[in-house]
Amino acid sequence: MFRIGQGFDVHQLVEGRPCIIGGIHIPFAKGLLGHSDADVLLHTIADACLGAIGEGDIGKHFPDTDPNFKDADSAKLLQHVWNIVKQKGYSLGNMDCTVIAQKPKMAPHIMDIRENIARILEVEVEQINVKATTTEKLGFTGREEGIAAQAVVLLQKA
Ligand SMILES: Nc1ccn([C@@H]2O[C@H](COP(=O)(O)O)[C@@H](O)[C@H]2O)c(=O)n1
Ligand SMILES: C[C@@]1(CO)OP(=O)(O)OP(=O)(O)OC[C@H]1O
Repeated sequence: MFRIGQGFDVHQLVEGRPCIIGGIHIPFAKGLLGHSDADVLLHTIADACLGAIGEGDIGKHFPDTDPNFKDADSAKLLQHVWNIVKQKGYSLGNMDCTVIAQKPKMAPHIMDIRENIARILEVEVEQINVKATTTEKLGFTGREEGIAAQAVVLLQKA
């Protein structure tokens, strides 16, 4: 049995915050703002996984009103989500993600990000694809006001 899920998330880019995408600290003058570490890519993947198993979204599991999740490490949030996926008997087929950012340049970090996601989910790096695109300077991403990310995951039950 197969289940598909998709995720989409946006975080604002501000000065004075670290830029953490896919669990990797990316050197950049601005960083992502959020209640947690604001890792837009790991949030998107968590949402896609929750969507695939019909378990709502990360706001339901980790409310941004809960002080326990203030400055939370999103890798830990994704690990928690992945445990729910595994408890339901699913494993990963593959996932495909897109980071939508005018800057920073993601290409030098893509392999580190793929390896980190594979480590969190305990899967092979070949099951994880991460892409990046600008929006050609258009819109909030183009103005470097924020970064968006999308993910599609395919889960399978043996
Ligand atoms: N933040 C980004 C955005 C894009 N890339 C890479 O550049 C290629 C071209 O981007 P376009 O938006 O002009 O299509 C894209 O395919 C990525 O490989 C990037 O590394 N970081
Ligand atoms: C992760 C949580 C919880 O700390 O906070 P944020 O970092 O603000 O992220 P968001 O994608 O807005 O929603 C999920 C939140 O509940």
